[in-house]
Amino acid sequence: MALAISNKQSLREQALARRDDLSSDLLARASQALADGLPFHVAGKTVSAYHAIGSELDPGALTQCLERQGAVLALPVLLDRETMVFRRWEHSHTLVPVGFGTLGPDADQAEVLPDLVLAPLAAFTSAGQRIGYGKGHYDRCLAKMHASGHHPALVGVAYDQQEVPVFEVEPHDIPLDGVLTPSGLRVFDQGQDALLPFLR
Ligand SMILES: Nc1nc2c(c(=O)[nH]1)N(C=O)[C@@H](CNc1ccc(C(=O)N[C@@H](CCC(=O)O)C(=O)O)cc1)CN2
Ligand SMILES: Nc1ncnc2c1ncn2[C@@H]1O[C@H](COP(=O)(O)OP(=O)(O)OP(=O)(O)O)[C@@H](O)[C@H]1O
Repeated sequence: MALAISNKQSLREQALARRDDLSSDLLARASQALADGLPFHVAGKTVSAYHAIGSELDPGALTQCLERQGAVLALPVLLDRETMVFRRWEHSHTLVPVGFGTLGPDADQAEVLPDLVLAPLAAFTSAGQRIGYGKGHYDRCLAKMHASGHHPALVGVAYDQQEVPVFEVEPHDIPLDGVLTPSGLRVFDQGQDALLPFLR
């Protein structure tokens, strides 16, 4: 087990280093490519995204398109060091600091349960494993939703350069249904049913 965890940590570090090395020109083109490829059909659905930090792939152009399609958008906020929830958000809203260096909607905005979660990540694998920043925010939040009977579709958003080799799964790791990169949407075996309602 110790071996698996240190392996995960080194995969995280390697993928984040590769991400930080991408040029700002590539970052901007990748962000636009997500919107141009738009694989989702989300009218009337609640879709959570994220406000990009550092070298993360910026989903802003994509979420603009989703909002125009009629999606209800949401962003994550941290209520404490472990508890993440999603609040309603529109592009016209201003954002405030919501923990861990991220920006999100203020407490006046309603808490919502997304139907589709577009998740940032440090690394992903061809089996749909996701490595985040190592705080367990997404894993814990999704586990809580699952326990309450809500099962949103989970799609990672990443550069192709963030793919790493398959690693040993930990019991709390929640697999991705798909990953959206500038090359398009990859649907994993376990995600075919969950993603069907969102595919064009
Ligand atoms: N944009 C974004 N929003 C998000 C997340 C995320 O990964 N990205 N989260 C995911 O759970 C939650 C916030 N949790 C976080 C946990 C750790 C770090 C973190 O370690 N940040 C790095 C700096 C990253 C950078 O600037 O490249 C750090 O503090 O060293 C960030 C967010 C919810 N909102
Ligand atoms: N459902 C959960 N309940 C309690 N603790 C959890 C849960 N999920 C993850 N954790 C804890 O959070 C910490 C970080 O987990 P992990 O390394 O899997 O995060 P991660 O893959 O980087 O994902 P995330 O983006 O969710 O932070 C670990 O100590 C793990 O035990």
